[in-house]
Amino acid sequence: MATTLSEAYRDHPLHLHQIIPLDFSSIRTLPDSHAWPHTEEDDDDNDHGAGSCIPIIDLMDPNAMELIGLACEKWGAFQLKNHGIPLTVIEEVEIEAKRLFALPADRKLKALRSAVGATGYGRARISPFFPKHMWHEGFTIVGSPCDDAKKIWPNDHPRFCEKMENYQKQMKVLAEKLTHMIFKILGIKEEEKKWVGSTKHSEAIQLNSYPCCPEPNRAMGLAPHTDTSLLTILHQSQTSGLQILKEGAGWVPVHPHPNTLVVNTGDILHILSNSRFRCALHRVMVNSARQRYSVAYFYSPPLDYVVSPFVLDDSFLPRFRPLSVKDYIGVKAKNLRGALSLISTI
Ligand SMILES: C=C1C[C@]23C[C@H]1CC[C@H]2[C@@]12CCC[C@@](C)(C(=O)O1)[C@H]2[C@@H]3C(=O)O
Ligand SMILES: O=C(O)CCC(=O)C(=O)O
Ligand SMILES: [Fe+2]
Repeated sequence: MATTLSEAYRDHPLHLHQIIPLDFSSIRTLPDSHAWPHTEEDDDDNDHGAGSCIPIIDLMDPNAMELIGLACEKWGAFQLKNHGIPLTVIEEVEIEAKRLFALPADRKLKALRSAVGATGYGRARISPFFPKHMWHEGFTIVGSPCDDAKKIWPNDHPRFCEKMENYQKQMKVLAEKLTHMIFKILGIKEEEKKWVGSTKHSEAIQLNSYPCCPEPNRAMGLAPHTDTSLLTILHQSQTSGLQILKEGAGWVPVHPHPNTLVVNTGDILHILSNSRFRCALHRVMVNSARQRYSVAYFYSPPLDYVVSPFVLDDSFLPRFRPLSVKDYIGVKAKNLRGALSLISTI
């Protein structure tokens, strides 16, 4: 069997209490376990003016490549329209995600992620790094979603599997297209990108649900993090909540636009680009009126690929030491926010 991300996470087990989400359907007040302290940066009002919005890029624009390069340098993220993914494919995945999260807690717990597992239902993997719990539940897919779906719907799983597999296939094509463009911007040589477009990449899908919250201002949907991926393609339902931290501007909202996907660069691209491209720190806030859903597709090189800044000329000074994707996942599993500085050479 091919090595998948599941193998990389096997060596970093979690405790069950770090995996089981709250049964949000029975909660009317915010428990202390889910009440987060207020920080000063939360007071900044950043929901103003076009100057502090992440760029929207049309993939059909003749200048798309250049615009993507600028967005990755400045923000580590952009919104993408005319991305070529049929609307129905995205809508169907959102319907399936809603169908899954609407189930009673005991049904969802049938597919609970195991202590050593990467796939299934549970809290965000980054949970143990934070003192409070998030107002969130997730479902992670690595490889086929069918084994976990069967546990939840013994007879009725094929629909879920089919929609997720189709989405994964379509996202892979888009991720490859974006990776080719990005590597071109970075001036990467052909032999260094042989894995792109093969079956040797790593990928995962994360379905996220943020239930309505009785006290949204004291809760946290998804705590601040960067993605471990090369790049992440995100579909968000028509409910705001996602924010990106921008130096000097604080937390900037990424409001949903119809037919638009959010693309953000992850740690691996940050390393490969020798810090030229940012990896955007992002988080999700919740609200009391509407449940929020999102679907993230994570695209990365194969687990044994050695991540090392691309050498561009003789005077090049790499800012990170080389290590495999698998080893980087290991470093990050132990030190969430410190992983990049731990492999820094400066
Ligand atoms: C392939 C991946 C990428 C993972 C881990 C594994 C499966 C689930 C992904 C997420 C999804 C939610 C945020 C995050 C930070 C988390 O807690 O789980 C992500 C993490 C990462 O980007 O590191
Ligand atoms: O729900 C969102 O908008 C973001 C989800 C996210 O950051 C993730 O799954 O890594
Ligand atoms: Fe993320």
